[in-house]
Amino acid sequence: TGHKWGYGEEDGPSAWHKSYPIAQGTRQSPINIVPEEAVYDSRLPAITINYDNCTSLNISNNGHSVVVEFEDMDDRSVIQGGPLENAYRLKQFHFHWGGKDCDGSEHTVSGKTYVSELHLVHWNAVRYRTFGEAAAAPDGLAVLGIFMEKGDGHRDLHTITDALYMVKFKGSIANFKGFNPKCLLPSSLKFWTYPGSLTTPPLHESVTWIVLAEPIRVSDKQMTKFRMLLFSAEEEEQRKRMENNFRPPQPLKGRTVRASFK
Ligand SMILES: Clc1ccc(Cc2nnn[n-]2)cc1
Ligand SMILES: [Zn+2]
Repeated sequence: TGHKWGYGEEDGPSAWHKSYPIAQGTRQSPINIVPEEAVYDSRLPAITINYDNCTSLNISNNGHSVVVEFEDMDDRSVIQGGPLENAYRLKQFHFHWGGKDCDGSEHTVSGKTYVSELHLVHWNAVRYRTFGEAAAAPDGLAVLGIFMEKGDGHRDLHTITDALYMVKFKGSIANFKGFNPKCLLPSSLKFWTYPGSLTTPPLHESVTWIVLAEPIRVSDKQMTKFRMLLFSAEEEEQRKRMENNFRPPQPLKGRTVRASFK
């Protein structure tokens, strides 16, 4: 059972290295993406996302984010192509956001932050038997990052923000079947890709990041609902709003960011 960590003064990103020394590793995430410095790679195939018979199971508050989990016993929902050599199976998606609109995303683009960032976490079920095994392997995970910017409400995000009241407290979980995250994708699948890590402890350097260049829009009202979630459990007397659950950009340490577009 991992050491307690969070996003506060004492237990936040600047303290994580004490329990998780890999925090100062050579392929940590997130990063600041500088489009002009990204290397356009014309040989990068397009990303293919097959979420058709997608099977969401539940929505839960794990004390760090709100997570929608999927049944991943077969290759029903997979991502492949782009930098990936195998098909990677969708395990869960979750979000990172700010307390105000001035920040919230984990990756930044030339220093620009977005109000939130959606992460769809996939694992290499071709090479590894379990998610846990994959999460500790250098080519074990692929996370699709989608920026969320302020705008008019996103129709399908509605389904999620309308369910958030069910998982207000840390440790709460609710039925959330039949949600297909295909509806959350932007129209363009242009992407940047680079070798990185989980952005929370255990910070394993096991993630091939695929960050989409086109953001989706989220409304003020929808962001307000994310910010009504709590880091704290129902029985805790100190109620802490769940916000600013993002890690700031980490050093590139010589890595190359590739772009699928000019
Ligand atoms: Cl299983 C797991 C562990 C950590 C995170 C946090 C994260 N890592 N990269 N993006 N988010 C998500 C899923
Ligand atoms: Zn994440």
